[in-house]
Amino acid sequence: MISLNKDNIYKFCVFYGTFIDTPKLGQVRIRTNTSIGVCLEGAQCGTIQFIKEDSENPLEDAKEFDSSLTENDIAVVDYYHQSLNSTSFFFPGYVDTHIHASQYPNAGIFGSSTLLDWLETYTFPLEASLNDLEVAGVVYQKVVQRTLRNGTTTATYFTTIDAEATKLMGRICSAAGQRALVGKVCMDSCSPDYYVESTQESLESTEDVVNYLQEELADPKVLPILTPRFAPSCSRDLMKGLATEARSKGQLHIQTHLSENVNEIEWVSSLFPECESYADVYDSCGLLTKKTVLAHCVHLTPEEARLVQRRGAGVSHCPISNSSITSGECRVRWLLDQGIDVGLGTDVSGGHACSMLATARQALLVSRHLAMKEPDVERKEHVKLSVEEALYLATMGGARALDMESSFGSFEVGKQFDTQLIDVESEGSNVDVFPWQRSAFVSSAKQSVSKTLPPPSITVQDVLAKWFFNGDDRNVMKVWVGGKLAHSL
Ligand SMILES: Nc1nc2[nH]cnc2c(=O)[nH]1
Ligand SMILES: [Zn+2]
Repeated sequence: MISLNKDNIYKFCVFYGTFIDTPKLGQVRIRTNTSIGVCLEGAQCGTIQFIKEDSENPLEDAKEFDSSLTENDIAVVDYYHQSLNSTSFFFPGYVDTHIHASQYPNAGIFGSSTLLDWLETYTFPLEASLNDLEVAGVVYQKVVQRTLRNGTTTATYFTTIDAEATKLMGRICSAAGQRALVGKVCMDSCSPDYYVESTQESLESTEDVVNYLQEELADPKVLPILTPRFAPSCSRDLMKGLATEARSKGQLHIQTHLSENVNEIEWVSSLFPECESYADVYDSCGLLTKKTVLAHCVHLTPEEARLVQRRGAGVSHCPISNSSITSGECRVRWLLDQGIDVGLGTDVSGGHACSMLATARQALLVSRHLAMKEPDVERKEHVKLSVEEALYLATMGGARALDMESSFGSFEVGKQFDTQLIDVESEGSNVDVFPWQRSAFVSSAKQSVSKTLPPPSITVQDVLAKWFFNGDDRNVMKVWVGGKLAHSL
């Protein structure tokens, strides 16, 4: 599939095959026999330079794009000829907008708890134990590998309150080649004695981690994100201090939880009686910005939704978590209709799966549950998310929620090549595609000569839907982040 020169060093790579992406909500774009050229050196390293549809010769496309390139400079990754006979395609890498790397050992362990007792019983003891760097290293390595093999090219991580373990997480993401926002958790209030910091410790260790990631690790793929855990864990001084830190560094990303569970919301209103709402607690501290991503937002009031929209903050919808710890059903269509950017989060280990495909499936199903409860017949249809929309949320929606849509989320010139190669019929695949169904996927040229096959009876969108509902990591053949291979089956 890959043509190699003798030293295996290239200036440029051309990827050739079928490219599918969801650049807009509800739109699926399918580009067959297409070549995408990616620069592999210098300031443009990892960036898509050209996209040529109806390409016949990807090598020639690259030479035409830059006549100074010789054949030895150019790698060709050719899945066009394979895709003629199978259902393989390039798809943008997933953007997981909310995952607690430190909680991965608890994935699946939540019993019948709900948020507040779940935190006390399962979560805080585990997170506290990751101040042992050896333990943290084992857990963080595993979660990065697991998310990569599930096709996640960008992940927005919570770690723990421990600064050194958080730096280690930054190094692990960098070495694995995953794009990541890495956040040291901040908590100075209402927390167990064994897992709490003073306001000053929290601010200082946050600054220490930010400086380390920006100046020492200095990997443009691994960024800091300021992480006040949620309002009950944070004093006003801490939240205000973090907002100041974010602004002083040219507006860093910020992540937190908002309006996940009804008992949590009541608790917040008793802790901050001077605020109009839970969202107002964050806003009054300066934490709601275009670079803020708010996990859950299940029970937002209309006023809170308007505030989130006005500030341009993004929402991370975490449907597996919301169902597992019975937090509620996030009204995603309602948020989208108001112009709020929504992405998806696995929220491990409130959510039990590292898989964004599984998370997208659950987002679709939760929307159907909301539809079943919707009395207005027209709105009933409207609140349902389609396969294409759920895939959008898992890719472009996440990029937009992070205010990073100019860098990734779809295939466009100027964006990073953050990509999965999906083979619906990989060895051991859980998706059974029958021969007449496969014929829907091959190019029209190939179809016209395949006289022995019955006429295609399903569309490419149908094949996508089969993969969406039945696929898993066995279909993720390869993952590239910024044009660099980060996972291969
Ligand atoms: N789902 C979830 N919600 C939270 N709210 C505060 N901390 C957490 C957490 O770790 N997970
Ligand atoms: Zn969370």
